[in-house]
Amino acid sequence: MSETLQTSALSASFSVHRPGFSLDITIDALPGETIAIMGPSGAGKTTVLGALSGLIPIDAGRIQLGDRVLADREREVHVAPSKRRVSSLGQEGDLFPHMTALQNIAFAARARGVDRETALSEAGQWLERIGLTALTSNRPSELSGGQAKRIALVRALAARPQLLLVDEPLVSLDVEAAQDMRELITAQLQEHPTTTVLVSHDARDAEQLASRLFIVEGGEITQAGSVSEVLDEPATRFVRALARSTGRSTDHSTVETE
Ligand SMILES: Nc1ncnc2c1ncn2[C@@H]1O[C@H](COP(=O)(O)OP(=O)(O)OP(=O)(O)O)[C@@H](O)[C@H]1O
Repeated sequence: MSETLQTSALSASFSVHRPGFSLDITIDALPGETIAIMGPSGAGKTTVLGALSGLIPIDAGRIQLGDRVLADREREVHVAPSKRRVSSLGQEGDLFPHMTALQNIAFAARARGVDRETALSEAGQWLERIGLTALTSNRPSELSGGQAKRIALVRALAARPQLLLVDEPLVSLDVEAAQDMRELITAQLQEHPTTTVLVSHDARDAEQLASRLFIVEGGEITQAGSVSEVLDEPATRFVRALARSTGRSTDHSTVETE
């Protein structure tokens, strides 16, 4: 099922205002690139994903995916979430509880407009590719957390989105299952290049999955660059802590007082 690159560049510069909170950011991704967004709790990461998916309207600015304008406040453009060709992979996986694993994946393929038989056959191939054919008829309640996340990932890709949004995909997985999932995401995105925006609290996700890292603090980008540039030259306290969590020494940039 290898196919030509159908994914698109992302270019987004927008604001969202709420009482007591303002988000004002500019991010971009090349076609097929994975960028990571990290920041402290409440910084605005989920709000960024909501604006890209269309669930949260923007108050100013513009979001463009390839040659399509998804949102432009000045021109009053707001493309509905279902029309954006944006797929989301959330913390819970969000599989439909009443559908089997196969039906869940086929549903996403159907949303592209293919017929039922083609969708079911594609879904079977996806399950084979991730080694979960034995779970074809299982409903989400009959899957482990890790299995459900693997199926949710291929379901998101089966829609062949032009943009994939991934929110904390590894939360609640043990260390080994998290590493398996990172490897699966890497392999699937290599085979099906898809522009991806990843939000995570774990710097290992950015290091292993993304090429660039955007740090959001208090609704603003405080640092951006290649993942290693950002982690090697932390500009804020938050990024210093993040760099330390990856085993980097950040002593040279702080004055130690005892
Ligand atoms: N539906 C909402 N209504 C009002 N305020 C909200 C809503 N959702 C989030 N907020 C506020 O907007 C700000 C940004 O929240 P957001 O969820 O984007 O942060 P986050 O970086 O994703 O945080 P976390 O890492 O804890 O998930 C926070 O101050 C939050 O309290």
